[in-house]
Amino acid sequence: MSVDPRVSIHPDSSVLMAAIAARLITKLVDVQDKYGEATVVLTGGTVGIGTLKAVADSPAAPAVDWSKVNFWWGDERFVGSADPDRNAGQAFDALLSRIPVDPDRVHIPGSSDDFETPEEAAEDYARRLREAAAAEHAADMSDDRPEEPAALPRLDVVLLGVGPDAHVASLFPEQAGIREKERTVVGVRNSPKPPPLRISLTLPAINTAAEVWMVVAGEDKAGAVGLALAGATPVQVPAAGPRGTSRTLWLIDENAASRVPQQLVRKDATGA
Ligand SMILES: O=C(O)[C@H](O)[C@@H](O)[C@H](O)[C@H](O)COP(=O)(O)O
Repeated sequence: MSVDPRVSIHPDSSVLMAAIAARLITKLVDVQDKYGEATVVLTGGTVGIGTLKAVADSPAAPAVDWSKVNFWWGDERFVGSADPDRNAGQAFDALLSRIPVDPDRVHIPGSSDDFETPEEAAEDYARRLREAAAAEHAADMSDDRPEEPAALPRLDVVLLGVGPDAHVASLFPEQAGIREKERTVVGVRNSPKPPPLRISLTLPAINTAAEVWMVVAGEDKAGAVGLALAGATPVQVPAAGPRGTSRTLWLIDENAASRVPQQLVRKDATGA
């Protein structure tokens, strides 16, 4: 299946976040129809968190069986669990505290309350991903079940914000995280954006997802978005790296779109 990125441009960030929320609700309902459950990987940032708030505010939110959604995070700040910098805390405030989630399906990366180092928290997160994959494998009764379980469960949608420096998750330009080829999760020690200690999924992990949605608003992202879509190399421009196995969608606002190569811009309103 084609994994060429598709770009859908929205007039401003509030329309963008409402549109991503609508897509996400529809996607989760569709995936639940097919598999009985759905798995989403969340992102922090204004667009990521604003989208979650838009999901909670949507009259269509109850169409999703939230008790059968598995939540993971693409990255997390390695600070105390109650620190306002935590992506998970922000996601709870915006959405997870407002819907009937199953706590056993909410997989928050470890904090500095529980681990000495981001590397230990990263290892723990990788172990939990492996366990989820093993449980999924054991429950798979299909004829095409692979012999061995994978390192990651099926990821239906990965949401990723993009920084002005083109970072995604906590994979920053030229740093070790974006160069990682083997591990699914890494500890990050020198994030140029505070806080410096973080945990992040790697590109090989992100790129197992069926769908990757890059969610971006603001003029300060236009350069990063343009370079990523023009085919820059991920080590320099991490946002160029993520690819879903069936779809890569760039859901962006007009301010972030000024340097998008014209041939990639869809002319219809939805980009669906
Ligand atoms: O961990 C972080 O530092 C942020 O979560 C970051 O990765 C964010 O997702 C992007 O910078 C996009 O942020 P905006 O959506 O606010 O532009």
